[in-house]
Amino acid sequence: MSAAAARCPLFVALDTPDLDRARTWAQAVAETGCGIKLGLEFFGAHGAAGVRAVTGDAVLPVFLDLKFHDIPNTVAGAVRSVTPLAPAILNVHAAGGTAMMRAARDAAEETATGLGAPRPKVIAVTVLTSLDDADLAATGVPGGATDQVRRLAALAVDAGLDGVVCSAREAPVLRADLGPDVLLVTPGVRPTWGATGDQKRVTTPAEAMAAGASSLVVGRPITGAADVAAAARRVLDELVG
Ligand SMILES: O=c1ccn([C@@H]2O[C@H](COP(=O)(O)O)[C@@H](O)[C@H]2O)c(=O)[nH]1
Repeated sequence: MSAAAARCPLFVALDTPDLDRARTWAQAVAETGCGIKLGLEFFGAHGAAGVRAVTGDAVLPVFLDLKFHDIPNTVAGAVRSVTPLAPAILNVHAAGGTAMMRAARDAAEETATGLGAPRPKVIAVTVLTSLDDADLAATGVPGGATDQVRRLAALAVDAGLDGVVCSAREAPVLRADLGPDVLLVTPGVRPTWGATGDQKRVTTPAEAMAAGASSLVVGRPITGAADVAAAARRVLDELVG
């Protein structure tokens, strides 16, 4: 069975302010059976209507990557506002703290229940994959990325979240800490033919899968290709090293 025929572990990041381009990319991704990730660039330009326009009637798993980071009341309200968009996954920043993460999860649960819909998985960003140990130290966090990711991931799970966003470099230690069921969603994935760009804690697709990632996020290496569906399939073909 091909990777795409099983549950596809890939979310393609559609980072563009252009609605038509996002729709074209989403159609290409839909051909592969994988999911899409819509983030701040797209949502800032088109909001909830844009999410609906891109997904249409397609059964396309959506990771809504808005990285909410505010006080609990505000984050709960934001989660209530986006849960009707039926994302498979939405996220907050773990650095917002336990009460905020609990508020996010409760808001997703209550809103989805009220709609008679499945609850979106709620996960927490630990340490952005664009940061390395030196960047963290400059923000006043000593001890390096792995320690900080472990600390924040444990908080997220204690708060009742479904998982975290991390680099696949931290996946083995998080699997050991938190077990097999926690979702580990990993951006910072680069096939050998993709430019690293601003990502610092990077793995290849095969390394991410072998490390225990649940889902991989890949953007520019796929959306920068002339044939987006072919590039997504190329990444899928590389999941097994
Ligand atoms: O730690 C994080 C959290 C989120 N992202 C997002 O993932 C994609 C990665 O895109 P690439 O083009 O493959 O670099 C992007 O939308 C980020 O906002 C992340 O990279 N790291």
